[in-house]
Amino acid sequence: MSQEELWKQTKIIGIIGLGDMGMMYARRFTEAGWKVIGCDREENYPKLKEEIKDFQIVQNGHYVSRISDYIIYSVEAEHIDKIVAMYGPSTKLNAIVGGQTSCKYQEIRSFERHLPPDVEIISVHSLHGPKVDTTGQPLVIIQHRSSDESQQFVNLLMSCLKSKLVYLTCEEHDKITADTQAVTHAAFLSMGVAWHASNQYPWEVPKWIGGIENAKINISLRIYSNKWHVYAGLAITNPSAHAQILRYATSCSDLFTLMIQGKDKELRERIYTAKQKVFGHLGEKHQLLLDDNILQQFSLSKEPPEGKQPNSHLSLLAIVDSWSMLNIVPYDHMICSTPVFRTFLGVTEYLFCTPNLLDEALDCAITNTEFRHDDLEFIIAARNWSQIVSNGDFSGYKREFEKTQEFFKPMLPEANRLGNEMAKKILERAQ
Ligand SMILES: NC(=O)C1=CN([C@@H]2O[C@H](COP(=O)(O)OP(=O)(O)OC[C@H]3O[C@@H](n4cnc5c(N)ncnc54)[C@H](OP(=O)(O)O)[C@@H]3O)[C@@H](O)[C@H]2O)C=CC1
Ligand SMILES: O=C(O)C(=O)Cc1ccc(O)cc1
Repeated sequence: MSQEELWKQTKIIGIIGLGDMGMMYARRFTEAGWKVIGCDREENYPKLKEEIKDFQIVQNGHYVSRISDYIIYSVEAEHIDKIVAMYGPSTKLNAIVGGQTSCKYQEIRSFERHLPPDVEIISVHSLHGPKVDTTGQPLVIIQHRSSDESQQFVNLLMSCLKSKLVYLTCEEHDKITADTQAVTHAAFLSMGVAWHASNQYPWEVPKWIGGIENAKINISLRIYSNKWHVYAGLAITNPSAHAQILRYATSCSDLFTLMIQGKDKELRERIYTAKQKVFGHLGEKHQLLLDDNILQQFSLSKEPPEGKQPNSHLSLLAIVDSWSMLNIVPYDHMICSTPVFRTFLGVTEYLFCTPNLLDEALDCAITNTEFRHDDLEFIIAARNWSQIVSNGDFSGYKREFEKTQEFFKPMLPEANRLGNEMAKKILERAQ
């Protein structure tokens, strides 16, 4: 019997938290022939027991912990400490424990604090949502406290997802994902709030028609179609994210100030310096992640595009400015890229590296006042998200997120569908 078959017969995989991600893992492991046992909150037990027939459901995390050889906590980041404190002491002797929360600082601290010393720690993080095809997507593995044999076991278990395994420390993971996730979400969340604040559905307004606008709209709505706690948790619990989101908000207001002061020369110098730092290393043969064809295909607008209008693209100028200020080269972060991040980098690269586009945006930023109101709302939103995150304000995050989510509700399913198709195309390019 092979090692794999032996492990499949003798090891039990436990999942605590059968929400979107936990359920996806439980199903995939079961389909691959592993024995899985799972639970959600105790009040959900009768319903889950009734619904789930392909793997075992138990009342709570104590029952999962005491018989499982590898336990994955797939719960809200905000509550991880409380939940590990509750079930951690019940962990089977010499078992391995990991988590799926999007920031590892808090999660690993909770494991260290509440797990018995014999228990090993190997954590995971799938860098995509629950409805995305796992094939080829990055899956971070953090071997924090374990033997190499346990690591081999986790590798084998995870191999059924066909993701791209990336091995990082907890600190490396959080530093990179602060950029690829937290700042990226702050930008798209701010776009949504700005459209809401000026009461416009962007796909209905001629000035938002055009390729780059399609990508911005689809991604922003895709984020608003998810659960608020996913984004709140990964930004608020990650200390690196606070400084990076603040830098982004500051870049937005610095650049806008140069625009309204008419400081053309300073604005161009600052942006071209940032361009050199972020994109300067790309050779002639570099193929852009996005092109006109991809960008035009994915529109929520029912009207055919009638030529694009120039836009200051403040949200994209500001991300390159903040990457430059923080000495971040985003291509180095591709190892931890999510579909949303790849799209953000894709549209930014398109703006900065397509001949003439950047100059058109800068001309518009200085001379055209049509976008000033939108840009102002965008800056207010970016600052507000930064403040909410720095204050660790989960309830403020929920309130702001759900207000804008409600505004976009009718269009979320269609935007999600288009966003998924677009993400698939971009992943093919990135690979
Ligand atoms: N969704 C995504 O795109 C991704 C999410 N993640 C991370 O994975 C984790 C799970 O996310 P996701 O599945 O989307 O979120 P969900 O809200 O869908 O799932 C979390 C589940 O945990 C349950 N839960 C809460 N407390 C307990 C408890 N004491 N015992 C057992 N179960 C409990 C929740 O129940 P209830 O709802 O009743 O509170 C819920 O069903 C989060 O930390 C998230 O940040 C990582 C990658 C991608
Ligand atoms: O692609 C994104 O950024 C998403 O929105 C999905 C997501 C959310 C949380 C994660 O920890 C990983 C992926």
